[in-house]
Amino acid sequence: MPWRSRQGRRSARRRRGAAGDRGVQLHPWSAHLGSRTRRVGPARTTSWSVGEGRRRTRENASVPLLPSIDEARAILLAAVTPLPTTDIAVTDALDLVLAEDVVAAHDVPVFANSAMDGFATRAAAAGSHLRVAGESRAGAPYPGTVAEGEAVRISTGAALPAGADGVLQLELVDDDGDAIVLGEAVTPGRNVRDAGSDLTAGTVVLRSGTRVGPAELGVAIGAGRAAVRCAQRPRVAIVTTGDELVTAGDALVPGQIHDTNGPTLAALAHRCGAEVAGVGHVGDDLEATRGVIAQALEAADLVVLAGGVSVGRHDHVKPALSDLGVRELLWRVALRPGKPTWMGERDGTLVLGLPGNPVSAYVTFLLFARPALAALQGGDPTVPRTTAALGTAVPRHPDRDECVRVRAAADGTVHPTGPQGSHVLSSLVGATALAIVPRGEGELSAGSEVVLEPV
Ligand SMILES: Nc1nc2c(c(=O)[nH]1)N[C@H]1C(S)=C(S)[C@@H](COP(=O)(O)OP(=O)(O)OC[C@H]3O[C@@H](n4cnc5c(N)ncnc54)[C@H](O)[C@@H]3O)O[C@H]1N2
Ligand code: MOO
Repeated sequence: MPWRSRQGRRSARRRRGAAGDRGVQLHPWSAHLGSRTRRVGPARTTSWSVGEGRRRTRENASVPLLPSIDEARAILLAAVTPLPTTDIAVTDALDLVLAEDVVAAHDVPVFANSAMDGFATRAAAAGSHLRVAGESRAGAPYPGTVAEGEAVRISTGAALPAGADGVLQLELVDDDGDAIVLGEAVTPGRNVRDAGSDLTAGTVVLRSGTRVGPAELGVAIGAGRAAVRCAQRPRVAIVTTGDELVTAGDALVPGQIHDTNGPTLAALAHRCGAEVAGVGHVGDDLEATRGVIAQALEAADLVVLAGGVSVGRHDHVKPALSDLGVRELLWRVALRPGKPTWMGERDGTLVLGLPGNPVSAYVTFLLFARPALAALQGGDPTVPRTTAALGTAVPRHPDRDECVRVRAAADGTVHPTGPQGSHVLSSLVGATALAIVPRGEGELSAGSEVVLEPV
């Protein structure tokens, strides 16, 4: 496996202290089970309340209440140790989170300049005849002072010459080369971009905690920066599991499918500002699974495993993690798709065992890996959620909150994109959000307000 070790980064993290040093409690989900376990009555089909929802069982068994999406997320986030910060070239900082305020070193624009190609003059009435005294070009300012009765040819972005009050654009000027006639009045400030009208020297232009997007990158450079202090880029190792998986483009023999989770999860990790340390695959074999996870743990700050976390005979991920000393934070969430999600931690490295169904893996990455990656970078893990009215009635799951792939219509209502099976990846295409449909009986009627998780 071509994964580089992140030994240096790990020791840097250890110097800063592990989760325990920050007084953070790791929460093995099993610790919650005592108080959250209900004994189900003797009848073969029994319904009982779980928070707002209901759960049915045909078993006379003790059934644990599973954590909700938000509870599971909180348990994971409590285990996050933010990565060390470092100075990074602004041009390499895309999608990283600032660990300092960026203060403008100077005004932007640095000098008053023209918003138009035209002529710079002192304030003058329409019809004024002016002598063209010279030119101010972008990068080559006019060296003199504009006197009464004079104009200076000027380019967009060129410095407003001393003595000039404003600019009249070419289209409004009668120009014979050496002299001009103004078609309209030049009033003070006309077509002038003042110094400091974008950024003012000495003011904070980007706050610590801001994610660097293309605009922030440009603003930091404009403010005079070549480097900014950010948390290190988190490294994510992705491992897909399953004998049935083959690489994109390979011919399929009966029983095989293409590995869509590996590349899809890698793309999601990139979008979260992570460096993908590697995308690996392992068959349904305990020893091999242990081996590849051991390498992934050395290479990454977050290990994302996909598949093999359910209860089948060939699901080796949980035993392998246990053998490797990865501490379980929780297994299973009251969520559809994504119920068998597993979370753990070892020496500050987070591990997510995502269910193998492609939509389950995608949805649980968004719900859990995305905020964890933000928190690793010292950023706000809160994903801005909005609400919308359902445009169509949606069936509810009795005991799991469901993330329904929806598309927003022009009137703002949201509609399921198509079939919602956890294998139907095509229903994510064109989805504008995940609508969180709370568990319950029957269906959630059209017009009901739902919370939207961005995709
Ligand atoms: N008896 C039970 N069976 C299952 C339960 C359960 O509670 N009891 N839960 C179901 C749910 S819900 C889910 S979700 C899946 C999760 O199972 P695993 O995480 O163990 O995933 P696999 O069995 O390995 O795969 C499930 C499904 O996804 C396909 N897959 C796996 N990896 C990939 C990949 N990289 N690219 C594309 N497709 C992939 C795989 O072929 C299976 O079809 O368990 C249910 N079963
Ligand atoms: O939870 Mo599974 O992800 O419903 O298909």
